[in-house]
Amino acid sequence: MAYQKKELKKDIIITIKRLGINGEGIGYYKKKIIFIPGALPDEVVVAKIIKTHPGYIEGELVRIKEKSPNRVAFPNKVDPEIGGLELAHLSYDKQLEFKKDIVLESLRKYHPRGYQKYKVKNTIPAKENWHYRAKAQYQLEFSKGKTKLGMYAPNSRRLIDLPEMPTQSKNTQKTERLIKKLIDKYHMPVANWRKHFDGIKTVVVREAASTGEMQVTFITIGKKINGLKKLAQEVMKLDNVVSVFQNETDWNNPQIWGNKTIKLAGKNQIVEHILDKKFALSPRAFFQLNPEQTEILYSEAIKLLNLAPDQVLIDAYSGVGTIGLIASDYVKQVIGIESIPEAVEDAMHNVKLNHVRNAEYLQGSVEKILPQLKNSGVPIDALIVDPPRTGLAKSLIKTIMQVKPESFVYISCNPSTLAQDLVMLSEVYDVRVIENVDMLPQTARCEAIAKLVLRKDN
Ligand SMILES: C[S@@+](CC[C@H](N)C(=O)[O-])C[C@H]1O[C@@H](n2cnc3c(N)ncnc32)[C@H](O)[C@@H]1O
Repeated sequence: MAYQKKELKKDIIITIKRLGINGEGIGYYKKKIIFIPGALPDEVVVAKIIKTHPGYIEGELVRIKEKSPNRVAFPNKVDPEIGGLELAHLSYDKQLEFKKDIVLESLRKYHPRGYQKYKVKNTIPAKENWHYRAKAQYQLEFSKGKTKLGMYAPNSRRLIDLPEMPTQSKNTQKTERLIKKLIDKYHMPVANWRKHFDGIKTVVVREAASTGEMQVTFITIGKKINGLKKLAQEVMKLDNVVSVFQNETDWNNPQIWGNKTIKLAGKNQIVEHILDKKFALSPRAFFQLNPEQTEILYSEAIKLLNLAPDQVLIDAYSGVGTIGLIASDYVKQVIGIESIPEAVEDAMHNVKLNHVRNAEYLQGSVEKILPQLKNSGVPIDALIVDPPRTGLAKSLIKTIMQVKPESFVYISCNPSTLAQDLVMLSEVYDVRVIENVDMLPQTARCEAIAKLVLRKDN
């Protein structure tokens, strides 16, 4: 049923039943599901209809009539519309429950074989709930005589300037603000998508928490940006900045990062320590945002793999080689597979940095390389997959089901794709346990580790 225009404007009263996958409150209006960001279960709220879709309604919270006892104060000095704080108004113990429930909900939705028997554990809490993010990736805008450096409001082109960001590490946040001042001081060209001006589009600051080293990357539209080298020299004078890069992109690229990265000043990489290993990181290489929780995530995953000294371990989606290098102490050989060439270079550098003798890293897609390894007779005894949010390709799942590695662990940052992938995998594997680690407090993001064991009938 199409809603009348006046119905879009009028206030409606909704009782919130539960939280959705993105942390929004969910209720019902005239039997149709309505999503209301900022509302909590058991609250009665006044909301407005923003947009109607065939299967659901988007609502906006106007006022809370009956408040949940689990509601906590949203951090002040921050625009409530900012992304990355979707659960900041919910008490931390309830955030942890939510993250477990999201996994259970995804399992119920896609119902892989035997899912009722999976042991889904309570979410392991983060030691620090605030100021944990080791990388800030802020967008830059210059309009009406003012520079803004921050994040876009979700699904919008409204850039929110971020003088404060309570989940961001204090050093990365401070460095972003100092860089903003330098951009103003040197009248740097700022990219403008409305007028298609070339210039700086994004400022990325990444910190290695253990060494304090910081790497700054200016993502630019266009190659020649007047004054960028001079700016890089000034940025190098900021506390702890040891490496400055430019990454080049163009207006046609929908991704934040472009393919070309050029060093402007300082070191090629910064070095982070996780457990007893060191990891050199170049700008484009993936690295977990919360270094303290990363130690827990990797320790738990390696424990669940239950490795043996005669095994060959495949570290699929290996990034800079983190999990495989930490696990290399427990197996005969590690083979990592990763698509981004710079990350593979970092991984090979990290092999040497850690004096590891039994690990190698291959560049390419897991979908292509795993079957090649299988066909060339490499014994795939143990497998860890840590894919992006999209999960595993069907062709890869088929290969895994043919190879049947004895030890198999799946790390997932998206419970929905995890549950979908388990539908196929559960034809061959039972899921013994799913552990959740809270990597990103105050957000709705979950990180789950599933341990799979070969079914007896295989
Ligand atoms: C979630 S990250 C995990 C990285 C690493 N395991 C870690 O913990 O730091 C996923 C990684 O997979 C890589 N990747 C994405 N799709 C891929 C594919 N089809 N084949 C190989 N690597 C891929 C990304 O570049 C990224 O480094």
